[in-house]
Amino acid sequence: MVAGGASRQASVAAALAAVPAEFGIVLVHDAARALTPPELVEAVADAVRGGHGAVIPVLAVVDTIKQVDNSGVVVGTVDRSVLRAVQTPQGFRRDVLTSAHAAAVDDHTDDAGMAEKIGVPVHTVPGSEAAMKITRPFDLAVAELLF
Ligand SMILES: C[C@](O)(CO)[C@H](O)COP(=O)(O)O
Repeated sequence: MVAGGASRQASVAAALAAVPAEFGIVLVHDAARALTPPELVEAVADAVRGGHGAVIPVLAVVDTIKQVDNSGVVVGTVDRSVLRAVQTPQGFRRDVLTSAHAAAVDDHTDDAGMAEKIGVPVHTVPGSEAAMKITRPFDLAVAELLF
C-alpha cells in the first residue's frame, strides 16, 4: 500500500516507485473500474508480454461527439469512427512507464498519454463494457445491478 499523491499521475508515480525491481511489466488500473473481468487484465498483460511497450483496452464510441464552445454552441462534429473510449488496466513495460513518468511535464488523464508523449506506440486491445468506470451515481446503480 502506497499513499496517493495530489493527482492521478502523482499517485501512479508513487506506486511505480514502490514496485519491486524484479517486475518487468506494470499494469495501472482504476479502482473505479471494479467490475473489470479478469480476462481483460490477462489480455492486456499478454499483449505486453508479446512485445508491446504500452497497451490499452478500448471501446468504439457509440454516441455522436460534438465540439462545443464556451457558450455552449456547437463548433463541429467529430468523426467518431476514429475515436475510442479508453479503459484500464493499461499495461506497460516497466522501463516505458518509468521513462514516460520521468518525462511528463503536463497533467495527463491516463498513463498511455505520457507514453504517447515520449513517442512510444500505444497498442490497443478490445475493451469490455463490464470495465465501466463507476464515476456518477447512475454508474453505481448500474454496477450494483450487475454485481
Ligand atoms: C484512465 C481512465 O480510466 C481512462 O478512461 C481515465 O482517464 C481516468 O480518469 P479519472 O478522472 O482519473 O477517473
